[in-house]
Amino acid sequence: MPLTIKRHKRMAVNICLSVLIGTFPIVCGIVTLHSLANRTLEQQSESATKAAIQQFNAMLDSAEGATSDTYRLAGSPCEDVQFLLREQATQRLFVRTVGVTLNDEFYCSSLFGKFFEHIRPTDYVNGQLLLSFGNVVTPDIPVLIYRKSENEKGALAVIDGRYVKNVLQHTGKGGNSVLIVGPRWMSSSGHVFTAEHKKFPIAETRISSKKYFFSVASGFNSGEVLRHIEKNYIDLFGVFIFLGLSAGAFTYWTLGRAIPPSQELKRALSAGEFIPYIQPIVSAEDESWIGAEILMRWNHSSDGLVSPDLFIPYAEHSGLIVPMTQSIMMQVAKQLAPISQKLSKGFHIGFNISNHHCHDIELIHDCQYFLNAFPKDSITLVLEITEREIIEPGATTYELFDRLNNMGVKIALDDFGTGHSSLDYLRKFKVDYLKIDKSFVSMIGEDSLSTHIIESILALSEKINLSVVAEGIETPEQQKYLKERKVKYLQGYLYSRPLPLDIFIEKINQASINNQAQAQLSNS
Ligand SMILES: Nc1nc2c(ncn2[C@@H]2O[C@H](COP(=O)(O)O[C@H]3[C@@H](O)[C@H](n4cnc5c(=O)[nH]c(N)nc54)O[C@@H]3COP(=O)(O)O)[C@@H](O)[C@H]2O)c(=O)[nH]1
Repeated sequence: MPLTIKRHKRMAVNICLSVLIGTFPIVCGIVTLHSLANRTLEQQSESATKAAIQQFNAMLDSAEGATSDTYRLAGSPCEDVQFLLREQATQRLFVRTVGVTLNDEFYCSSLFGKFFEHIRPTDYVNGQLLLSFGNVVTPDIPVLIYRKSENEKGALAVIDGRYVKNVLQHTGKGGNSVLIVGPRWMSSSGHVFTAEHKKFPIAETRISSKKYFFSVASGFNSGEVLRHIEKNYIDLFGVFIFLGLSAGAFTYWTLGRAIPPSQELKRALSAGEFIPYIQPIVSAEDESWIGAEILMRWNHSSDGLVSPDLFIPYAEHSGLIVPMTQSIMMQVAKQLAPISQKLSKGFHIGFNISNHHCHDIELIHDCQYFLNAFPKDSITLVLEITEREIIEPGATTYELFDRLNNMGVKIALDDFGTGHSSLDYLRKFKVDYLKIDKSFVSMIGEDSLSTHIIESILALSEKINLSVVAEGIETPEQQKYLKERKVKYLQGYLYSRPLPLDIFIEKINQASINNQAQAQLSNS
């Protein structure tokens, strides 16, 4: 339904909504893939840590075995135990050197035989494990030393750091793992550091061995989540993009589809968007407000105030004009009844009634409801029938107009002279007023044909004793012309534009206050 010029605004709203809805699956996709990638990396990091712990435990089991078998030999001369130490170093997996200590003096090694080095048990975590930067044999290659002692006797088993490095490299699964022994830690590059190991930024898992005094930490560097998504879920991401684009396009298409006019009118009716405006009709004598015409407006939720020319034809076509008019009549009754005593006696309130309504006996009840809302005889209800739609009168129509007449409801023939059926109407129904169409009034002084038509309407109305209302008066010249020809009732922008009901009521209240003040002044 072509409503107003606010199409650009609506299109912008449609685009924004479509983009918003289209973005939703993409954002959901990113969040889902992000948490999926995080979860996978966490699992990888956990399994890498567990695998490393298992392997380090196995290495230290081997070292533990070597020291258990040899520490009792401590105190015996080196020549006597050297062979046994070598046997252990050769047979035990991962163990490179085995040695014995007495009173913390390392005096015999499988590699050198007689040897001398002082041992500080406090260097060992819990007196058991030391991650060393290197030793005499390989000063550049870190070693992991296991120590076993009982009283003054002790044994040491040295594990080559290259085994440790290997484990860290192979269990890492694309991430990083480190071995932490007390205050030192070894990276997968095989270097030993003394500073505290910083947490991995992504998916860090840190587990301590239940058998020995070390822990392993694994995790990933920053950016790994995105790299993981790019590597593993790029197809899935494509699916989310596709869903987003489809949702956006579908939304745009759905919003852009024209809603059937009747559906839109029904929605507006139940939302109470049809509201009455009111245009005063003045007496030619003193220009006082002796009546008013009710004009419907659509207070559209997004388009603002819509002119009736844009929706009345659809409303008439769909038959919805009847409930719409009923709604307007109820609103006017509700708002004007409380101030009826401030209106001039018998104030005329005119409603435009369409063809549909003239075939519906319901109109009687609508008018009765309206009249009942006001004190008896305080107002005059006028139904304006337009020539735009031709009324084909049937039995119901005649009965309807008879009953309306008996109820005191007046009939005005609107847009008189513009259609072909005006005279026909005059013959068939009891008409009370003729309304000269504004198209003739606007031509006063400019077009001789229009003024001839006005003269003819006035002559006719005089003959058949009908009151005339001239509408569309905009200039003092038009007013003067009509007053000179004894037109009794005048309507047009010259007096007032159609007003919202509350403004009209405000003006009536103000006029009533002014009148009272005037009366008091003249009494005093
Ligand atoms: N069936 C129904 N029809 C209705 C209802 N409410 C309005 N209408 C019809 O819609 C047409 C347009 O109405 P609107 O835009 O409200 O225009 C009215 C006046 O605003 C306008 N007018 C009044 N004075 C002047 C003026 O000095 N100059 C000027 N250019 N226009 C003026 O005229 C319209 C009143 O026309 P009419 O009803 O013929 O007296 C219009 O055809 C309405 O009838 C409704 O509730 N039901």
